[in-house]
Amino acid sequence: MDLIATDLGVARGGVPVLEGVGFVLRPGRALVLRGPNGAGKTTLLRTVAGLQPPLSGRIEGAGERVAYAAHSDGLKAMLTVAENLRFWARVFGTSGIGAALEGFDLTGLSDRLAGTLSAGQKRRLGLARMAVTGRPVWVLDEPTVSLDAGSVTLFAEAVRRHLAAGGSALMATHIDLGLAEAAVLDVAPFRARPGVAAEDEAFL
Ligand SMILES: Nc1ncnc2c1ncn2[C@@H]1O[C@H](COP(=O)(O)OP(=O)(O)OP(=O)(O)O)[C@@H](O)[C@H]1O
Repeated sequence: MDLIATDLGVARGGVPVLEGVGFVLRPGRALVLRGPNGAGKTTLLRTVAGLQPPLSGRIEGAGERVAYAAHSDGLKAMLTVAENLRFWARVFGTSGIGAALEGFDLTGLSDRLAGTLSAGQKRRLGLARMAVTGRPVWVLDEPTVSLDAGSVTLFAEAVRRHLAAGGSALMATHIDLGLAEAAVLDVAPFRARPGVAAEDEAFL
């Protein structure tokens, strides 16, 4: 099933940020949002993830199919790495955390309290959570923040495995993940372009 955004408008704090956004994300494909700070990438991702309603337009193929990872990792500090993953597996009705631990190089840290992890290790755990959700559409906001080069490679490999298994990924990132198969959507706030009528804008 495709994830389809049609003529989408999104707002933050009651202020319109983007409009006329359209894309089709097919199974097995990744789409990277690019754009300057404040362009509206996070707002667009939050809308696709269902955390806020669109101002206008339509999103199809999202809802329960989406697993969302934002800036804050949302980890439980007083649970171990393995307990965190088991918790999320239960929430999403899946089982088996071994592949997620291994895929993000967390096996050696599985008994550590999440609250004692370094920033990059926490980020790896937050991303490993995506792998236990069993959901086909990963929506990721700046997934590589705090990650070292080796961890960025692990992450790119995890995304590649997810795509190969028929999943898809929509993500905002400022760095090149080396995912040749990813398409890029340039995001520009319409307010930043005075003189151009909003209805003439195309964001694809
Ligand atoms: N809670 C908020 N209340 C009001 N305005 C907000 C809020 N959060 C963000 N904004 C504004 O909404 C606009 C879009 O922000 P958004 O976070 O979507 O941009 P972004 O493209 O993800 O930026 P970055 O690359 O810096 O993460 C910006 O002008 C920002 O200042």
